[in-house]
Amino acid sequence: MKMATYSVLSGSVALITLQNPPVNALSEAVRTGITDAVQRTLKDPQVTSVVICGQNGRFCGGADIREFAGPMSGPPLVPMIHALEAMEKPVVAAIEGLALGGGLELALGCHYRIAHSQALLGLPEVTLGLLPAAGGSQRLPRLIGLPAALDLITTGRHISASEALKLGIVDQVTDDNALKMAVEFARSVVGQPLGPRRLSTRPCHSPPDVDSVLDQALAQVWQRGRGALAPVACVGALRAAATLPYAQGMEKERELMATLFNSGQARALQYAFFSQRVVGKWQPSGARWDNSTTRTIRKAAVIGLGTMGRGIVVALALAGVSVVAVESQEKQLAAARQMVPEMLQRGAGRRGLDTPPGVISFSSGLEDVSEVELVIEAVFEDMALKRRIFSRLATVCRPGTVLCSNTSGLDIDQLAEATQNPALVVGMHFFAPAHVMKLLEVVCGPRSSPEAVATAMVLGKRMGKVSVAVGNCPGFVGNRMLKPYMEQANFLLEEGATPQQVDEALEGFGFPMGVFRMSDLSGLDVGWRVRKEAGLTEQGVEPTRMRQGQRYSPLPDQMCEGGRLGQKTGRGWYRYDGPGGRVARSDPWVQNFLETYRARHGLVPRRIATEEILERCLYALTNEGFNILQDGVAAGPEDIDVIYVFGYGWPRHRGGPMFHAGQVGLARVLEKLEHYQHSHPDVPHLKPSSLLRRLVAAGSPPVQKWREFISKDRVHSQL
Ligand SMILES: CC/C=C\C/C=C/C(=O)SCCNC(=O)CCNC(=O)[C@H](O)C(C)(C)COP(=O)(O)OP(=O)(O)OC[C@H]1O[C@@H](n2cnc3c(N)ncnc32)[C@H](O)[C@@H]1OP(=O)(O)O
Repeated sequence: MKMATYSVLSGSVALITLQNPPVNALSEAVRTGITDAVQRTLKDPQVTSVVICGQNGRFCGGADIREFAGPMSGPPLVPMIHALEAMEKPVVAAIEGLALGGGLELALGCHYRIAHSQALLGLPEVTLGLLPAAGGSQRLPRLIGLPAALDLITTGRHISASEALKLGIVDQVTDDNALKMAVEFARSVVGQPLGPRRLSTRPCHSPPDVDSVLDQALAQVWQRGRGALAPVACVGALRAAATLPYAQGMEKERELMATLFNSGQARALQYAFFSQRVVGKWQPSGARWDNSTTRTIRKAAVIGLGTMGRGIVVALALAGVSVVAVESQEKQLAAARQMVPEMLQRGAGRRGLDTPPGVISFSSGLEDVSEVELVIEAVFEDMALKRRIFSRLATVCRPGTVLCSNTSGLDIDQLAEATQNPALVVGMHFFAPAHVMKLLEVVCGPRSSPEAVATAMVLGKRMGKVSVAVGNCPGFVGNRMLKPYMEQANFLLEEGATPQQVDEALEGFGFPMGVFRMSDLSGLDVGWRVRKEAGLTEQGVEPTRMRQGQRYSPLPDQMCEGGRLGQKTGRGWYRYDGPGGRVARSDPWVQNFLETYRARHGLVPRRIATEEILERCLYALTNEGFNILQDGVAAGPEDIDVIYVFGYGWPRHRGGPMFHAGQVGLARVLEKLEHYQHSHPDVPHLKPSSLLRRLVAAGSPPVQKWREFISKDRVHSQL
């Protein structure tokens, strides 16, 4: 039952308990319960103080985000919190577990706050495209000062109880029972003046250079936010707190919230929040998050200690897994021996740990992995080499060892064939740097067992990753969609665009880096190797700009042939100060190279508008997403969107490519794809996906309904 209960302890302390599992969100019923309880408290002369707590050791996770999708009903938060603050009996918040968003705002309306040492506090509204609009943007700076409030509100970060104590957000922290302590505390403060405890009546202590502090904060959120509106509005609300009386500040808070609340960005960010939870409930090919048995992994091995392998070793060790790190090349092994402990120490430091929890041993031979429970192979993208390793592992490892490959796109089933027990083989596709990036694609081969999939998913979560289960196909989800996106970018160069122009369009959309800057960073040879393996770089068989009857751009291959591999060689689509340089400058050589190329192929350059760059790159990518959904390689649009937000820099405030298509309008995306396909009939990726056509024909249902549509569609097509 969702509500807030009222009881009286020992005749004098009123206890209001929020009850809305799992996080006691402030739903309509809970707000109604609190409002009623406040009235009862006011009326009961025996009650001399009040304690507010949450059921099951969790104070409150904030406003009920699910209610944001519908019309607002029930008692609003602002007057409810005001009524608590205005009470003439001391009100104490007993903060156990978490006090986030509206939950912390509720606590700030209380006169005192007692927290358990393990509690997390924060105002994460900005991450949902909102601001703390239940008075939080006005009360917090009055409590802890403007600079600290700017930090907490514009980042939305969660802080520990001890940090909250240092900042002055909570009055006491305990390792014992916070509720019991809050009740004792409430009794002890009866009769003390409450005026100074009402944050709304306090002045906001701002630094003397308040304008420059606010302007600096604004510049920072612009730079960090890549077009996100909420952080800017948060600074606006804090400017109001610092410069206006409380009542006017509240009015500004309300106005800013109204603008944000109905923005596409808030909808996108709330969709992103729920998408992350949806993908946590994966259920591909018989495996299910809630009923698959998993193996607890205590000891694992990583084979291959290049950049990816080293990152994976560190991620495992930080998750408390002991690792055997194997590398056959002496030089690479020596480099890993030196680099891994340093990376580990830094990672442990970031997590506030003195020593990393997992133990690492290095080896040059596969025989040392015989005792591990799981292996992650992270060698070169070379199928023959990987198959040799898998076949060897199958004989070296004890029966039942889960065998994973960190391939970014090769066929998991072919690897599984090289072992005696294909059911134990899954893909674990990490993103570079593997100990930092949050995304993990867990690739389920047609023969992977539910247990092996579940083990990889749970291990990913333990490593702090957002694990997304995907099907087995070339490139899986992320890289399969990246191909048409990059292809369009290359075609645009052929037609007259410059790398800077394409990158600026994509960065203006919100990507941290455009496609060419990104390519320079990761190395042009990565894709070159894949194209070579696929036989695409061979010349002479077909016209230079055609492969297998389809348009092909050899531009990136020619760059690689000329030794321009990106940042590592100091030259790529841009030039850098030297090998390893990071500052990209436009390079006249590239301009000249493109002009010569166009002249050689009789291509007349034209001015290409930003709109066309974005539409061709983004809709080609999204179109492939529809094909992926149709093929069942991703379970739903949420999976694709989570992959793009966490692994490919898609701006979170735009939800993800599939959500974005829904916001643009599926009919418009279809129309644009048809238009571009008409002008480029030899580009297969511009041919609209038949799923997109069917969705449009069905009236373009909202993205949340696509899963259901696809499964009905699938049943229908099987009849
Ligand atoms: C006029 C005034 C208006 C507004 C002011 C106030 C605005 C707000 O308060 S906005 C909300 C601010 N709060 C948050 O952003 C917290 C969001 N939640 C989380 O970060 C996490 O869920 C958690 C840290 C609270 C708990 O994490 P964890 O233990 O890992 O659990 P899950 O994330 O899997 O969540 C479990 C379950 O709860 C649902 N849920 C969580 N928070 C909310 C919420 N605030 N409202 C509604 N539902 C929430 C979450 O979706 C999961 O549901 P399912 O099990 O169905 O997937």
